Parts: sequence; C-alpha cells; structure tokens
Amino acid sequence: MRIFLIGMMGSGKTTLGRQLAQRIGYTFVDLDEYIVRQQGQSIAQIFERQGQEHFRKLERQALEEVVQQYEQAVVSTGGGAPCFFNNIDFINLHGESFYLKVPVEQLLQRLLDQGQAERPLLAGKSPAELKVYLTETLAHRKQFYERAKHTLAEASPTTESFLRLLNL
Ligand SMILES: Nc1ncnc2c1ncn2[C@@H]1O[C@H](COP(=O)(O)OP(=O)(O)OP(=O)(O)O)[C@@H](O)[C@H]1O
Ligand SMILES: O=C(O)C1=C[C@@H](O)[C@@H](O)[C@H](O)C1
Ligand SMILES: [Mg+2]
Repeated sequence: MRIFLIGMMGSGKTTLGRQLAQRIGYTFVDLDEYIVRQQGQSIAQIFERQGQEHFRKLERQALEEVVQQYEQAVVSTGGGAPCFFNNIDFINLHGESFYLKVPVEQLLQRLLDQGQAERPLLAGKSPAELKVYLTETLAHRKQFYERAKHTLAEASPTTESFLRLLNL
C-alpha cells in the first residue's frame, strides 16, 4: 500500500509521514526532499532559477517515479502537489490519500515559528501578509485537498490516528 499525505504548507506532512513510516516499517519518501536530491538544488533555488512552472513539472515527474519505485511507502507530498495537473487523481489511483486539515491560525503559528526562508512562496511576507496568503491559497486548494480518500482534522494527529482510519 502507498500512503500519500496531502495538505497545506505547515500541516505536518513531513513530520507525521516520517513517524508513520517508521511505525509501520514502510519506506518514507518526502517528495520535496526527493526533488532536492535529484536536482542538486534547494526548492528555493529551483523556483528562483527555473520558475514555479518548471518545479510543478519536476513534482509530477517525481510523483510518477516514486509510484514506479515503491509499492509500500509513506509519501509526504509538497503543499501544492495535489493541486496541479491531475495529480490528485493520480495519487488516488495509486494509493490511500490523507488530507491533514489544519486551521489557518495554526498553520500561521507553525510557519512563523519555523521560519519561511525554505518555502519560496512564503519568503519575505510579514505575518499579516502570510495570513492573507494562507487564507487565499487554502480557499483555492481546498477543492483538491478535499478529494483525499481520508481526512484527518484533529489538532495534532498521531500515527495512531492513521492506523485507525486504515483499520490497521
Ligand atoms: N502536529 C503538530 N503539532 C505542532 N507542530 C507541528 C505538528 N506537525 C508539524 N509541526 C511543525 O510545523 C512545522 C511544519 O511541519 P512540516 O514541515 O511537517 O509541514 P509540511 O506539511 O511538510 O509542510 P510543506 O508543505 O512545506 O512541506 C514544523 O516546524 C513542525 O515541527
Ligand atoms: O504549497 C506549495 O506550493 C509548496 C509547498 C512546499 O512543500 C514545496 O513543495 C514548495 O515550497 C511549494
Ligand atoms: Mg513537507
């Protein structure tokens, strides 16, 4: 089984995905990290040098490669991954998708704490601008995220939350 975690930046896909994979003994793949390793550049550098459109193509390609390579894996996607091309259909065709549904206030807090530098779409924004950006982005992306097969809306989901939803 492939497990895909989807949701906004800061929703905890990477953090929880890594824990879940360890718990169930699956390979962990973070799509952003996969692209960084493959391209030998940071996400910020790819956006800066080649633009977001190019990044979205790399992201789709990475998704296809990961599906080809792994039958059993927990895949943490990038925040925008399910929202471009027909990626959400592709994800649902090849695995169980989980939407980590986190309110904007909480995302804002986490992203301010963690720093925005590594996330090119957030860099240089004031807290007020960041809140507007997250609110508007979620309003647009919701339609894709809500097509996940499962939704986790707890404030702090644990690996047990996934296992319950999966009946494991
Ligand atoms: N359940 C949680 N409770 C509190 N803080 C959390 C939780 N999950 C993640 N965080 C914190 O929020 C920040 C963002 O988490 P993480 O990098 O896992 O998000 P992400 O969904 O992978 O984001 P991106 O789409 O940018 O890759 C980190 O600082 C992490 O420690
Ligand atoms: O929400 C987004 O569009 C992004 C989220 C990150 O995971 C990275 O994939 C990148 O910074 C873009
Ligand atoms: Mg991540």
